[in-house]
Amino acid sequence: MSLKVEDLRVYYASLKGDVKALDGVSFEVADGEIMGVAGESGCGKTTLGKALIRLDSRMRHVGGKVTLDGEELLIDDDPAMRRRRYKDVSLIPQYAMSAMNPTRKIGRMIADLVGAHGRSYAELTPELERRLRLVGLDPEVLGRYPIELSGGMKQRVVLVLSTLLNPSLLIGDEVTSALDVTSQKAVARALVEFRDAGFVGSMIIITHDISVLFQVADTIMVMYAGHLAEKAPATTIIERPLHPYTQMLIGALPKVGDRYGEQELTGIAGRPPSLLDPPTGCRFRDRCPLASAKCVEQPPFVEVVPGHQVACWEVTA
Ligand SMILES: Nc1ncnc2c1ncn2[C@@H]1O[C@H](COP(=O)(O)OP(=O)(O)OP(=O)(O)O)[C@@H](O)[C@H]1O
Repeated sequence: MSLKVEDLRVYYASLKGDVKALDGVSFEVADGEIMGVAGESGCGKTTLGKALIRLDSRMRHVGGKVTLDGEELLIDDDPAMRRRRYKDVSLIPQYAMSAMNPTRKIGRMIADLVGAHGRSYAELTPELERRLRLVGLDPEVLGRYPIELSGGMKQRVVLVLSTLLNPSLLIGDEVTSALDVTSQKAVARALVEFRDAGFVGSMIIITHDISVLFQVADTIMVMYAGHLAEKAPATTIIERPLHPYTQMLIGALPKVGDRYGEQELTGIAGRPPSLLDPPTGCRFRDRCPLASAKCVEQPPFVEVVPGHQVACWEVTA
């Protein structure tokens, strides 16, 4: 078992009160599993990714436990996390490639990073160059400035540097979002190759773009308003989702093979509830075509068949 998250609650302090961004989230990611996380904007995807590596000053760990490779990740203990970040758990944050220091050559930047984790750049260089070649980059990029590389090249550099110490878990937040389709495919392929090569144990790939997950994910976990709605193998989520929200989310995607104009994309009517004062029970009930009186109680996230979990009374009752 690689990652186990039990009843995780992470809130943001705001002037209006606590924003309950993760409100009792439990799931597991197996060794070697690439899990995609999907859901509408604001459902807590980024908060989940960040909470597993670095709580920012506005985030509060209100409850729950995270275990990586059998050892607890003390997510609210910064010195303890410093020992595990990058080596055991590594994050490619949103906008990572735009955040690269423009005045530092790529090689220098990687040297600073590995040096800060007590490792020798010189010793790691042969492996670094090998991995750059694997993702289709000439090691001469190490002597270039970020501005000299395309977005797709930068994102592949970010992937190589964030996995150089072979972390157990890599979290990628919108790693392909700002790229054109060809670069997206190259990055998606590199993610799978790095897992297959054993450079990374397991991965959590966060995106609002489910089509990316078709290419990389073994499993998909769907979030809704700080809760989990469903987790299952990627093909099951795409072909036979059980949760009404997942069904609507998948139904809102263009179908492969359909020509533009042949189908009407409807989207999902309504908006998710405020996380400042979320309703009790199922948080999707106001938008759900199947909602019944029972939904005022929160449905448990239960396994309906092995490897397929869902939180919906209509499915599990
Ligand atoms: N610093 C903050 N202070 C207060 N609330 C925040 C803060 N950051 C995020 N939130 C709130 O927490 C909730 C979850 O946000 P989060 O960014 O995790 O969602 P997301 O699913 O990643 O969205 P997106 O796809 O837009 O990145 C949202 O309601 C958001 O408004």
